[in-house]
Amino acid sequence: MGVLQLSDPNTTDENATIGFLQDFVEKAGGCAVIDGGFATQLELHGASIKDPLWSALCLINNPHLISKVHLEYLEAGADIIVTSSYQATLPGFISRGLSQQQGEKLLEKSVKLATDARDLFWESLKNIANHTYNRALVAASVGSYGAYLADGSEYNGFYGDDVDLNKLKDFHRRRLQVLVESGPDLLAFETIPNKLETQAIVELLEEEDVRIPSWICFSTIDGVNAPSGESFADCIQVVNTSRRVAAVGINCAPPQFVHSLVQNFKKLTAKVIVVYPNSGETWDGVAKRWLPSKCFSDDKFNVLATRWRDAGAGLIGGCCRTTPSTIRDLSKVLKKSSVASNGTKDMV
Ligand SMILES: C[S+](C)CC[C@H](N)C(=O)O
Ligand SMILES: N[C@@H](CCS)C(=O)O
Ligand SMILES: [Zn+2]
Repeated sequence: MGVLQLSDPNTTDENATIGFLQDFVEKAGGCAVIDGGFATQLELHGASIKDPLWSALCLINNPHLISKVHLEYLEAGADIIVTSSYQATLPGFISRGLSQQQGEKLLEKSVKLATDARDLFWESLKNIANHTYNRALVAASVGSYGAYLADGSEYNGFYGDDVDLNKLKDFHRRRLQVLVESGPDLLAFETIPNKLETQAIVELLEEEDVRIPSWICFSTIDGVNAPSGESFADCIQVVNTSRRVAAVGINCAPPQFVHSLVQNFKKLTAKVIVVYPNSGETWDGVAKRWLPSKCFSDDKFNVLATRWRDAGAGLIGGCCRTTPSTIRDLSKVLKKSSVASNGTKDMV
């Protein structure tokens, strides 16, 4: 087994910042595996998250469950784990009576729980000969403004007439600073539903001189456009202007939309394509529950995933209601075929 050597993600050279993720994907055999649904896995372990803070409530009440879920996904073969900060925001915590300082500590904690789990898992593999795991990266989750609103608007993109570019930048700024200072390898912007928020993120990464690579993932309801109705061509044009965004794609949309979106995104950008759809169930933002619809078995999910990889996706995982079992199978399928295609087993 060779030693994984990647470009330095904290470099001052923006090309190398993007190169770090590209190297990682390449050394994973052309496609790296992201973890699966985080909040929904916390729920499977008994966490009660029907709350405006959703999974971020566990940062206060059940941090041990967060570590447990990270470890489950690492054992399942995830090359990248995503932190529990999707709906962890300073205004969200403050509205629950916490101070700014306590809120910032919780954001730091979300990164530390993930990096500690990654380091613990990696250490535990030291004496295991010929294992095929890679040392995982930690991506700090930055949920959309709509996620914070907790009204399902990350799936419709309508933030109201009073929300402009500066308001969105102000909303994201301090959380972004705290997360970056906490030492993740990447930033994962998730379920972005419109062009305005994309613009806010791209400007903020520049203004804050963020030196770790980011991915930006959109949600979609019709499988064609962003939830706001704006075209992905328009949204990705904004992403393409950024030297700090290494990957762009889709998360938390149904699996059946993903193949044509990967094909479309490949035409729109040279960045890495990242996809991690949900199980195919639909979120009822008012009742705060998942409605059964076209739910995919792990087998079906994996058949589709090889098509996404073959269409050019470089990062593939699962979102809500996918589980460690989905990721275990995904990892086997994607890594098995990468052995066949490039002759190397892993990048450890
Ligand atoms: C990705 S959705 C299922 C997350 C939860 C939503 N923001 C809510 O709070 O209702
Ligand atoms: N990373 C988040 C995304 C929710 S859409 C989670 O898996 O809970
Ligand atoms: Zn999701």
